[in-house]
Amino acid sequence: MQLDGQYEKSMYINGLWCNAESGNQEHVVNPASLNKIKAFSYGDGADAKKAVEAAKKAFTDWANLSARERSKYLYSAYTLMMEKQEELARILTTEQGKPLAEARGEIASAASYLQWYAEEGNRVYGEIIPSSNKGKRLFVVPQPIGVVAAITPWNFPSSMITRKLGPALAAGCTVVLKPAEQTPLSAIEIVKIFEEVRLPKGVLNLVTGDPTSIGQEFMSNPDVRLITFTGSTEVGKLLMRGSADTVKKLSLELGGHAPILVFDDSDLEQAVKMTIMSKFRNCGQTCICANRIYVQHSIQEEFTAKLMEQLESMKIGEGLDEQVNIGPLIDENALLKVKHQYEDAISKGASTALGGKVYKEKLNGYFFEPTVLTNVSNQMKVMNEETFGPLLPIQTFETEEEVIELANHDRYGLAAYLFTENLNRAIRVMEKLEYGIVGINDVFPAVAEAPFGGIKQSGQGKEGGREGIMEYLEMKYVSMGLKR
Ligand SMILES: NC(=O)c1ccc[n+]([C@@H]2O[C@H](COP(=O)([O-])OP(=O)(O)OC[C@H]3O[C@@H](n4cnc5c(N)ncnc54)[C@H](O)[C@@H]3O)[C@@H](O)[C@H]2O)c1
Ligand SMILES: O=C[C@H](O)CS(=O)(=O)O
Repeated sequence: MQLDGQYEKSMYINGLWCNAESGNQEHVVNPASLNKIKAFSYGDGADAKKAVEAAKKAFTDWANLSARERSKYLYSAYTLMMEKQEELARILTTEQGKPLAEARGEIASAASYLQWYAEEGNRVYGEIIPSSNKGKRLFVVPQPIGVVAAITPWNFPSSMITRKLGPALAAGCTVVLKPAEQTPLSAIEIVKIFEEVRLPKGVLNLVTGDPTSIGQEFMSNPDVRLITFTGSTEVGKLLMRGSADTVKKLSLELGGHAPILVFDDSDLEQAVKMTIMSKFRNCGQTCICANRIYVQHSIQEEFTAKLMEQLESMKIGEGLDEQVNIGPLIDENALLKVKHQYEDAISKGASTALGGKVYKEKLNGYFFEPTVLTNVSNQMKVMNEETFGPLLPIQTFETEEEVIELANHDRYGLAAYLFTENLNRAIRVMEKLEYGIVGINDVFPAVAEAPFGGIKQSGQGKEGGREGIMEYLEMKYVSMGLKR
């Protein structure tokens, strides 16, 4: 698909679209066809510094608006985003690869964060504290933290942005956004929407380009008070280390390795259907998708047979084809990582129940067949390292205690899922799973009204819900002495 519109001036600083100071450009590549789509400005730390200055200059006036006044911009942006849903979905699929139906869903999800925080910003309450000293009055005043640097990934190039912009702008913060270099077009379209609803200049700024250089500016610039990051655990750790000198607040949504636990008292049809939806959504490139499937021994054969039957009908291809269920991986590195994890598992004794090959029939993009592995063991990389691709290892277990131990990961703690129709088991197992998010007979937990986030090396902080706006606020404590 050839896209209309110009994206070369892809940076938006102080209300103006501009090129990189260096004049450098890169191209967005369609991962399904390997065609170059659009050129965009490839900026660096110098551009990021200008953007932070603009955000700082705009902060006082934006913070001094009432929450009600700020919410009007968010609500208008939500409305416009939904009006443009089809156009935005096609741009998203063209640069990221996911099937169009998933892209439409992502745009609706992205808009919902603007809608929800347009409302939630009006419910940021302070607190009166009953003083132990009758000569004092104690209270807490929530205030926006200041300039926020937001860094977002390519796998959800629209919703990962608004999951930050919604609460940040509602709270009264100003933002400098750096999207993933693989998917800048969706970010540009979101900023164009805020320009169209006449967000005051400097409140939202966009820098596209070299992540290391831009990141270095974010970490070292004392005017950046918070870095909100969604991406790999490795980069999250780098940002933590680099932010120490300016003691920045950090909100980190990092990697995951979700287990699915299927008990013999589950609704098997539902468990099979949701396992497929979780694993193969976005070609397995989601932070909360199933990475490991544990099936109780007595139902393993029936589960696997039903799974294979349903997988046979999945169609691989370019996401703009409405019949396609599985698109490409984002780039060659992602494809090679999946291939390597598959080969490692086979070398350590796994069996291939389905797939296992780079998909090259008539397609020259980054495609890998939906693949199911059985006879897997804990020594395999696929059972320990985030896959981020269409590779599904199935392992059996006998007892509840055994599978809880298997499910809890020594590093990751983002999402875990269990399928059972037994209420007591559901609560018992949920309480013992060391994850920030647990799905019981559900694998789609991400909604604007709920706090999404991981523990351990899957991150810190929440996005969505009441907790999601707290990330962008400082709670000022006031102790007031009264004269007699
Ligand atoms: N927890 C969540 O909500 C969530 C959501 C989506 C993706 N993720 C995770 O993100 C990863 C996949 O996304 P990805 O490949 O884009 O991750 P990534 O960490 O490679 O990149 C994420 C963002 O960080 C930027 N970046 C890379 N190096 C940087 C540096 N040195 N300084 C500053 N910024 C830098 C990238 O340009 C991109 O914008 C997976 O691990 C996935 O689990 C987590
Ligand atoms: O990839 C991570 C996203 O958070 C997945 S979801 O959009 O939250 O389901």
